[in-house]
Amino acid sequence: MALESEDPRAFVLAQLKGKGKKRSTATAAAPTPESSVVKKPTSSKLVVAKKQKKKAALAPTKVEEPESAPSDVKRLRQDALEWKLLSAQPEDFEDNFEEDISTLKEDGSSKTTMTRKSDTMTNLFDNEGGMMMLEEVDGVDVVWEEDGKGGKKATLIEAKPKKVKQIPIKAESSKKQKAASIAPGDKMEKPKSNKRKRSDIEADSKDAVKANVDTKDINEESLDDVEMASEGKDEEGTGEEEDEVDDDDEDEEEETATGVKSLSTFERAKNITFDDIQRQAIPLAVHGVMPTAKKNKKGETEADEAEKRDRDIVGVAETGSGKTLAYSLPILNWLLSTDPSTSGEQEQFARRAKARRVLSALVLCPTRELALQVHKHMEQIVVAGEEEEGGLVATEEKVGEEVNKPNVKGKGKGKPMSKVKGTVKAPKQPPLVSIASIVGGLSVQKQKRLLARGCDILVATPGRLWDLGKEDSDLATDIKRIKFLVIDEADRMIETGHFAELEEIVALTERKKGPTQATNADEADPTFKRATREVDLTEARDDMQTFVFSATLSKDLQTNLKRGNWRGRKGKGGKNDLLQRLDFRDTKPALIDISPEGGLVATLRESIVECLNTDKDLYLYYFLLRYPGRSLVFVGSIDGIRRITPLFEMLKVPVYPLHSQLQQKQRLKNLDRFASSSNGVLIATDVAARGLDIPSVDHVIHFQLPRTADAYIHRSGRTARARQDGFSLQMVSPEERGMQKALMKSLGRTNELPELQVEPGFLPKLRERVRIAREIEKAQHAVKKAKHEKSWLQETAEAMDIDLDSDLLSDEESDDEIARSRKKPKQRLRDNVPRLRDELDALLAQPLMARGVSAKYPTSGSRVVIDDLLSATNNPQMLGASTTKAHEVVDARPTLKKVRKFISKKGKK
Ligand SMILES: Nc1ncnc2c1ncn2[C@@H]1O[C@H](COP(=O)(O)OP(=O)(O)OP(=O)(O)O)[C@@H](O)[C@H]1O
Repeated sequence: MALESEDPRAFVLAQLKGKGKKRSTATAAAPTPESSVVKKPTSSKLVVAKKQKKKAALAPTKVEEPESAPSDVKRLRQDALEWKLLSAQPEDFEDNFEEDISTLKEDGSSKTTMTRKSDTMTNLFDNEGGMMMLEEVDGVDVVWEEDGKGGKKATLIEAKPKKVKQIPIKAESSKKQKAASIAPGDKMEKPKSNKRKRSDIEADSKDAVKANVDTKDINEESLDDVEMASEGKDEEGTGEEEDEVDDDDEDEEEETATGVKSLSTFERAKNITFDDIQRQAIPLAVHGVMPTAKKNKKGETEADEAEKRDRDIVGVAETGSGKTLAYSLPILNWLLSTDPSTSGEQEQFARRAKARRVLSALVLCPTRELALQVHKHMEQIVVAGEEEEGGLVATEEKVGEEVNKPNVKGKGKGKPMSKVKGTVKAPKQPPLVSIASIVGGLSVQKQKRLLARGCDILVATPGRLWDLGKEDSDLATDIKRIKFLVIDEADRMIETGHFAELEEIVALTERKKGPTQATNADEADPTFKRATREVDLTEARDDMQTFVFSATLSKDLQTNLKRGNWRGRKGKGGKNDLLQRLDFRDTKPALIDISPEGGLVATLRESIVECLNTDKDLYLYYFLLRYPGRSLVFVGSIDGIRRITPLFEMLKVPVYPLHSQLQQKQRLKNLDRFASSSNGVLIATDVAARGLDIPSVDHVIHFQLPRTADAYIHRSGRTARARQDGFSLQMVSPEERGMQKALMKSLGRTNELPELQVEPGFLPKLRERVRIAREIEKAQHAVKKAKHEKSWLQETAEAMDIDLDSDLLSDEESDDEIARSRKKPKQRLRDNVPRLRDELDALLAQPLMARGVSAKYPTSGSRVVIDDLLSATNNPQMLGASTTKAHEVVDARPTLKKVRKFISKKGKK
């Protein structure tokens, strides 16, 4: 039986389409021709296909049921009929089925039979213009049998209650994880060497089918439970919520929907096979069971019932391995499957529409961009249905069909109401899950409004959150009652500049030791007193779950983890000891440490270029031209970025700066531009080092080396994500050589990195371009600086109420000899700019050629390039350079060690 639960993508689907904990994940559609070849009867779940768009058009057919029919059977029949109605036009149905639904048998064994003429239901779906939505019918299995005439017979039978069992995960694609059983709370065994060979990884991905089996094996019970209880079809909302990210128009506050909108975009776009961290963390977080827990003879997991609780997790896994999903799915699962106050969908909507949402999860991130990204990522997971295809919700369209009448003046006939100007828009449905982000640098007022409205999940940076929390007792009370606390990039969060606020926020989630008491609030201020009392009297939840995730753990964290220094345990907490500050509800939180040795991802290739500090611009320029792609350049200082950005702009390289002194909106805009330009270059400080998930970053370049090994791991982790190839280049000046060696040592590396091959033929021309660009940049910088100084002088003079000498303010040549001598060089520089620009433009127009290549005679010369040109395997900007990618070049190069071995062998001969 081909359960959909075998397919990880279906798992994600199931999260969002399932109907709560009672449901099974087995939602196989009717068998395809291939699957129907099977001789033995096969069974699957009945899947009801629904298309919201067409729903209104198809008049429901009433079925007369015998009085005696059990109510369940009636429902089955109704469901089956609905299946017919919604998956096909009536004529399609007649064409494809010989019999309609047969008479019920009283004994209830075989209730409903249909015989298909056509082999596959997919035809029906196709006639409808694409797949719509599959909804599993509870309590029904479909048994498919050969009918002897080359057709198929489907029998709907009442499903037996599913026996819940746990099957341990196979160690197939998680070689790191030993098959040995690990009890909940135990530390996962760290792989001896996690530097997996590329062939292993490729084999893994080729074994996608096998891997799917693993997913089934994760833990059926857990996965069933992870199913999301989205009452999908009708519940998806287009409710809106403020989104701070995309805000080109400063005055206009654009509101974007955060609800379930287009689910399949996410899971279809990402061809998901759960990564190790997800395989391990999700079942633990949702059901408290390690996927590797021991099995008994009956195949059931021998987990201690008492230990089965939703676990607190400390998860350490390599960059780009999907930690966000690992903590997001359990949260979303909980939110979508838990609605204690209501039962029916409509009620749930009504409640959500009116009442202020109560915060359930708080995710703390160290940088603003990361927080906004996590927000977006979570939204994508929740997203359900494709509006364009009339998918799951298409609320507006549905509304349009219902009210598709001309308006009073007869205008807009035939158009959906929502699209007709001047008509009343249908009320928007609230989102199924409401996610908000609170980060610094964006409008405080807007964020206050968001908070007043309430949300289910709040993703925030600690600084701004604490600023707001200090004065907003509702927010503080909300934080006290959260069900989930997530600390992303945990080790960064405890570094200077973050910890104070983090500590305050985390303190709110602590359970009280003694009886709850109001503090001695300021008697003179009753409002303050009331608010403080409310916060004080609110008890933190006993069942709160804490998830701490990172790709690296600081030394302090590692030491405390080793010692088991959780809160309440023996051991001294360091100054920034996060583990001691967190009030884990678990006596022993589950530690999943699957970070590779040395911290770097196996699909990352590294290289080094040694050059003078003054030549770094040149080599960077060479690299960017030689290896086109999306490159992220890490620079040690903001001043450095301010110098490099205009320089490369002049060289016509699409560069975008990113650092903390840029306005937040500009930061986001630049990130966006970078992400959407396939040859874009982001010049950034370490503000971009952590967590940022920009699709297909081909290269990470360390223009200046980072100070710590962890920073190197995180920076380099912006490429080679989700098992993609990636390349990291260290630019090392002679002064940095010692630092580089120390860095490699702390990463546990003994081999020298392969040197980046530079084709010398290109360098002279590039050097000249860079020289002129630098001159222009210098001149412009001097002028800018002078302007800045002048305005500073002016402002200071105004503040001090002093009149400045007009010479000091004038741009013109002054008669004053001293002033003139001071201004002249700048003036000269400025005057030179147009000439230099012309010169640079002329150089930029000249082709770049490798040594021995003739642009005039591509078929001759010492290097013939005509074949490369014809087969388009030539670098478009450099004649004579191939289109080989940087990581491929490194792969092909022998390591220094091999070269030495080869030389010594030759020498012996
Ligand atoms: N199972 C999966 N299969 C394929 N892609 C996945 C899977 N899980 C997550 N992804 C994608 O992989 C990318 C990296 O995920 P994510 O940002 O969560 O990594 P991370 O582990 O948090 O990395 P970092 O340590 O750098 O923050 C994302 O684009 C995400 O959508």
